[in-house]
Amino acid sequence: MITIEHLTKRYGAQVAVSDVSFTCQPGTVTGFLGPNGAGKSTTMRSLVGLATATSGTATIAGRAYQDLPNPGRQVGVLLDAGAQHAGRTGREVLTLSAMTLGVGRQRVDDVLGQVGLAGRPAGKRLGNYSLGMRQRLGLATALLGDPQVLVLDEPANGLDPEGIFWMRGLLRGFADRGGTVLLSSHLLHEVEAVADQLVVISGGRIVAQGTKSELLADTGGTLVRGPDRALLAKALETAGIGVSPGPDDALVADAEALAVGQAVAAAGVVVTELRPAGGAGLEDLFRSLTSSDSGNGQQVQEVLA
Ligand SMILES: Nc1ncnc2c1ncn2[C@@H]1O[C@H](COP(=O)(O)OP(=O)(O)OP(=O)(O)O)[C@@H](O)[C@H]1O
Repeated sequence: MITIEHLTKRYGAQVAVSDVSFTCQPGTVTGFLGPNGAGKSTTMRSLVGLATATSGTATIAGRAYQDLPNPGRQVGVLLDAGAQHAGRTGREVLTLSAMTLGVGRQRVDDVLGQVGLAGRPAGKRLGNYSLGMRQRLGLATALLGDPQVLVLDEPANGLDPEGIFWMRGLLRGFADRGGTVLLSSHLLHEVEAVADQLVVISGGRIVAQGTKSELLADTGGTLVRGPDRALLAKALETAGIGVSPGPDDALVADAEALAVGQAVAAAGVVVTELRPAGGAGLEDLFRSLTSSDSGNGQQVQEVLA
């Protein structure tokens, strides 16, 4: 489990992260979202002992990273996939890491296979790796110690669509086996597809957090459409459900889909479409929370709480 409590990090007068608190539970993937400079990397670097918190704490299984015995066996970290020696091969990088961690050579082959770098790619020098291959190697390094926790900063950066799909499966499988994943990404659709929990940060402050279903819950009523719009409206109003005009001759009913379905069924009215009216998804949520005129982050969080 990852626990961030009232974490603040200042660089001189620059406040990178301000009073950030959230937890990541075993068995879940947490998507950590925010615009450039929001404080994602600083939070993750504080969590793995690469930045010293000005105040507050960031712990893994109740301990600071540097206090964990052999932390690489407990936490897999991918912060900057480019930060490797260009003259080494992928296999050499992993073999050196395996020696440092005290894991067997077999594990090197295991993770090379797991990330799709087995065979010839493993023998190539990193200078000849594509960005996507470097990301795969970074993931292999993170997985090497068979950790229970993964902290990944932009792991999908540079992966092609097939690679992104593959990574989604890898992270989902890791969490489903009881692992804890904290994942930052700019790829909102990707995060939406894989994360159970979302934490949105902007200007160093958390502006929203919760399960994906909580944050993306549709509060915009139910869109309903049928061949006889007037009859449909009457059926809903008779059932005490308010209606307003929707797009393209549809109606937006001020009730959940189940209540709308029950009302039209009771009235014997034909419908051709019935679905949540909003469904704007993560992109709209992200924009509304992180745009510079979104106002006070605390207020936004309270609205969503
Ligand atoms: N070593 C540092 N010295 C001074 N300021 C820093 C340092 N590291 C980060 N910052 C500042 O802290 C703020 C948060 O940066 P951070 O890298 O954590 O954001 P981020 O959300 O990871 O951004 P990105 O999506 O661009 O990677 C930024 O304003 C950044 O300029």
